[in-house]
This record gives sequence, C-alpha cells and structure tokens, in this order.
Amino acid sequence: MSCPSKICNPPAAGADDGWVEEKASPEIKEAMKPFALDEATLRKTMALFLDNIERGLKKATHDEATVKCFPTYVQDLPQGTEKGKFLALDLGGTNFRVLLVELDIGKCDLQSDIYAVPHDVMLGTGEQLFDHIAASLADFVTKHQLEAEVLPLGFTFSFPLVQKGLRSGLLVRWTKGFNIPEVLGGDVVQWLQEALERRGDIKIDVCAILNDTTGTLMSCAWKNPECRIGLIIGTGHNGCYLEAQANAELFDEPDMGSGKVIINLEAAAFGDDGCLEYMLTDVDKLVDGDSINPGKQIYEKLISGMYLGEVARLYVQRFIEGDLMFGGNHAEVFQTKEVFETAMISDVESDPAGSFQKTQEVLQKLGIPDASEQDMINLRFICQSISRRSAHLTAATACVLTKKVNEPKIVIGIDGSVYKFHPHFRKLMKAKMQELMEPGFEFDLMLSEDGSGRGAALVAAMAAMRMKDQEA
Ligand SMILES: Nc1ncnc2c1ncn2[C@@H]1O[C@H](COP(=O)(O)OP(=O)(O)OP(=O)(O)O)[C@@H](O)[C@H]1O
Repeated sequence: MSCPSKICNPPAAGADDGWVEEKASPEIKEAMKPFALDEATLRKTMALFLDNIERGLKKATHDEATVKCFPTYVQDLPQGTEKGKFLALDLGGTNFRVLLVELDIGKCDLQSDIYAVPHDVMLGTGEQLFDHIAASLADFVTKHQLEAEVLPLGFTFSFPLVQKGLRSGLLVRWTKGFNIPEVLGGDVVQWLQEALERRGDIKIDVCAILNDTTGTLMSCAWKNPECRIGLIIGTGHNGCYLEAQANAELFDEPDMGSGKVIINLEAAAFGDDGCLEYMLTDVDKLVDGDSINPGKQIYEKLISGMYLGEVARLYVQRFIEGDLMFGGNHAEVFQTKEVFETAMISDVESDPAGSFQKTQEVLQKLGIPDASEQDMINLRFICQSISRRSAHLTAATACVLTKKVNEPKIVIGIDGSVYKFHPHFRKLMKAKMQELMEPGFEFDLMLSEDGSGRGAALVAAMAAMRMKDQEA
C-alpha cells in the first residue's frame, strides 16, 4: 500500500453535545461532574507535568522522577530523502505486526502481516515471547521471499525502555496486559537476537529499537518538517518531543550536528507518585486497583483505550444499582470486566443530535433491547464525560510540550485508535489547546500514518547510514 501524499485528520465532529448535557438526569450529571476539568485544574495539571518533565531530564532528580524522559538516541528528524528496504517489528499493544517498508525519496510502500500474541505468551516466559516473535518474523520473511537479503530492522517496542544506544534498550516495566518478569532489566534487542540465533534460519540486522511515539514523530516529520511532537492515544498513552541536547542531561553522547535528541517522556506514569490525586474519582481508583499494575501508569488510565470503556462500565453499573438507568435492570451485564469496550464510547457518541441508532446497536450487542430514550441520553452523557476528560488532559499535555519545544509553528503527530476513531476527540483536543495555549504559538494536529512501521524504517535507515559512515 502506498502512503497517500496528503495525510488527513479525521473529520471534525458534527454534533454539538450541549443537548445531551441539558437532558441527562440530574443525579447522573452530578456524579459525572469530576470529569469536567475546569481551566484552573488543567493549568495546575500542566504546571505539574512541566515540573515532572524537568525532573525527568535532570541527572540529580531523574532517579525519583515518575515521568522518566528517556533519551531515545534519535538525534535527527528525517529529510524525506531516505531510501531502501527495511523490516519493522511492532510490539506493544493490541496487535503484533511484521512489516516490509520500502522508502524512496518521499514515497513509502508498506506491506504488513498481523500475528496474534496469545494471552499465555503475554504472561509466559521471555523465551516463549521472543521465540514467538522470531517465528513470526521467519514466517513473514519466507512468505515475502526475503531470505536472500539481510535487511536492516527497526523494532518498535512500546514499553518503557532505558536506551543505551540506538540498538540497545533495557526494559523498565511491562504495561498494557503484558507481564513477563524475567525480561525486566534485560536488553530487549539481545533477547530478540538470541531468539533469532536459536532458529538460525533467517539473517536480520536489528539496527534500531524505538517506541511508537518516536515512530509517530518520525513518520509525521517525514511528511511535515514542522513536526516536533509525537503522541499516542491507543491501548496506552505516551508522548515524545524534540529537546535541546544540552537539556537532556542523561544523554552523554557527542552532538552529531543537530544539537537535539528526541525524548521519550513515558508520560503514562505521570501521577504514579500521587500528584494527580485531586482529579481521581473513586471509579478511577477501582479501575487502577483491578488492573495488573495497580498504582502504575495513572495518567494512562485516565486517557487511553485500555481503560476508558472500563470507567464507563463501572459508572453504568453503579447507576443501575442506584435505580437511575434501565429501570434498575441489567446490572449483571455490566458486571463482566471489559464488556463495555472503548470503541462503544465512540459508537454512542457518533449518533447525530437526537438520534440513537448507534447507541441502540451497542445496547443490542450488550443484550439490552429495552432502553428508554432517557437511558440512552444518560449513557451518552457518561461516555462524553469520560472521553472529554481524556481529550482535555491530552490537550493540556500537548500545550506543555509545544511550549517546551518553543518554536512559533509546531505540528503534533498523533497515533492511536482513540484519537483516530473517536468522533469528537480531535475537535475537543484542538479547541482545548486553543484555550490553554500561550499566545505566540501556532499549532496543528496531524494524524500519523503507520508511525510504528514507517517510523521504525526511518530510524533504521538513519542508523544504517550512520553505521556505514562509521565503517567508511
Ligand atoms: N473506535 C474506537 N474508538 C475508540 N477507541 C477504540 C476504538 N477502536 C479501538 N479502540 C481502543 O483503542 C485501543 C487500541 O489502540 P490502537 O489500535 O492504537 O493499538 P495499539 O497499537 O495496541 O496501541 P498502543 O499504540 O497504545 O500500543 C484499544 O484499547 C481499544 O479499546
């Protein structure tokens, strides 16, 4: 598939959601109030986030900082002139993918296959996981008849990593449903290389490891040279931005010319020290307590796709038990964890004003055929309260990063299904950024096209070029 020359943002939302708020039941409106973050709360959050970034960047405070601000070793943004054939691996969320990426001066051709990661492998041993990855890679190489070539590979590995170089990353923690303790602290590239050696049937040059935020920034910068920030709002949440090398105290490498380095914020952990306590609801705490990593990734749990549906489910359950929805019936439906998917929030909110067609389909799917119009209004109000909070927090984070980059015109590359498919997310985020942004900054939001694949290929291309220069 060729990347189209113009990357479009998703269409802005049509419906104004004020009518939902007007008609929602007073008790439900009252209960959802903590989700409407006012300007003062958002500004307080922004100040805290900036302080967390500064602590993550500085050697003296890095160890106890929650927003780790890891240097990525990616010091240059792409020129658009990169050429060659690359493999990419994308592990770190719902799907694991292997990709073949061909870059040719402004053009990008991409073929990919999706391989499932079975649940027992996500929670199994290191050898099981990396043997599974190596087997998938071998299958892909055979299927695409690439056995004769030694292709450079970029590994998009979207879990917190301390990088020791472009091709070395030590795993800090598992997130997003993975938990394989023996890999913690180990070099993920080494794990992959050892699995490839155990097979011995394919020759791969793993030349870069990165996370999907860096891939998003690289991929968008390849299309638009004003891109300086990458954000993910998918299964998880994260961000990265281009920082002056002088401010990245943990990055002890020589300046390769740009004087910059991409910083992987690991923004999901913002709040893990308790600093966001003022905005957490008791339901947020229930979701956190019931996750596989209680007390960790607090900011992500307020923003990302893995959790938004769960927050909605628990509120609906509570309102049914309080006899405020569905005539007090169907509580058992909402007792099942993850039954209310985050995609259902998008469906419910995509109905035009006064229509409930999609909402009815969602309710049918859940086995609730007898909802009243008031129930559907209330459900929509719950959904929009939760998605708005996510969009507004993401906007606050993006404003802080824009100020940090400190250039008059900045493009923010964004990837992840929540941003891509929620019908109002982009509009909500953009409007809130316009409110919160200091005067003098112009910004635009750009939907990333396959950051994990194209971004990994671009980082691999630049790493391969650098290695060639060093050998020459
Ligand atoms: N239509 C939708 N609207 C909102 N959220 C959705 C939609 N479809 C899927 N999601 C949510 O998006 C998440 C998947 O995100 P994405 O497709 O970006 O994958 P990912 O690569 O696994 O994520 P990450 O980049 O965080 O690793 C899931 O948590 C899912 O609940």
